[in-house]
Amino acid sequence: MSSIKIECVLRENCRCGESPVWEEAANSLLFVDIPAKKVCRWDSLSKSVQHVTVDAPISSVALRQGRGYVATIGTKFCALNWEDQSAVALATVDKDKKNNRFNDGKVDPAGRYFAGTMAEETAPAVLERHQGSLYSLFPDGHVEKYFDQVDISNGLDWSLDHKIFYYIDSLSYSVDAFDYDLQTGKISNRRSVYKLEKEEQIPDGMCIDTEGKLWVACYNGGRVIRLDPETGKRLQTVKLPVDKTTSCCFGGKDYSEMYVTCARDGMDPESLLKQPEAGGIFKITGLGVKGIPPYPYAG
Ligand SMILES: O=C(O)[C@H](O)[C@@H](O)[C@H](O)[C@H](O)CO
Ligand SMILES: [Zn+2]
Repeated sequence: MSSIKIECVLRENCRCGESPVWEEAANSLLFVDIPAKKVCRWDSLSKSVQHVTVDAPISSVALRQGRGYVATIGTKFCALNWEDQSAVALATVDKDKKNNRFNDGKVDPAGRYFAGTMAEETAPAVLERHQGSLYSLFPDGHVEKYFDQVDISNGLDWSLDHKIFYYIDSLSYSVDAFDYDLQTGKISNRRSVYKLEKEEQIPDGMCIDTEGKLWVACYNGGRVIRLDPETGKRLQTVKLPVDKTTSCCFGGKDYSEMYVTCARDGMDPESLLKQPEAGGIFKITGLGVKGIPPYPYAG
């Protein structure tokens, strides 16, 4: 057994940290603080952090082939230029839903940027239901819509053979799978591969490891869990010293470290005293399993 170590590497006090993405070329971790309208880049070597502030909630960030980044800001897919701190809209969704915003997003193995929407929350997990949809931005700049009726569009990733798309609508308390056609970007045959147990609370962000197992951050559950999507069994639970764990990704040397984001919003003063690292960035080492590099948006 490897020995697991959990460390808060950055006390960022994020209101809602999300969308951790490892940028290998810069030895850095990208992540967002959604309500703070902020995207951050933490340099793992110098331990310094840079921020870019945008004009609406920023819910995910991803690498872009060639230059810069892409991000979901408000209801827009945007190109993000770090140097001049500009965000340029590439496409807008949910134009008829003024209270909606994007939530989690990730790029597929063919370079399409997938992201879903949700109604804005009045408190964590309190919102008008069934308002969200799942979309993707293709490399040619057009947007496709997959389905609607989503509560809180969250974790997403693809199987190692690219034939399955995994997806979480948080308030379904389920991790779902679809057949995936990488050529066309089409999904079909939705089914559940894991139902969360009560103490695991709300499934949020997700990533896959090199063994094809899924890691899911459990909001209010203070943990990440490792699931076998083939058997539907939970293989491992790793608890963190904060309750509102929101998302996870692999990074660091050979993608052998796991980075976990979390939130402060919705915590009372007493819990904040008990969990002073809430809103920080956590690094987990010694898991004995690795992840895969993130795919860049190909447009
Ligand atoms: O980060 C997200 O995915 C949402 O934007 C958050 O608000 C919380 O995670 C959600 O409330 C818990 O389900
Ligand atoms: Zn999330």
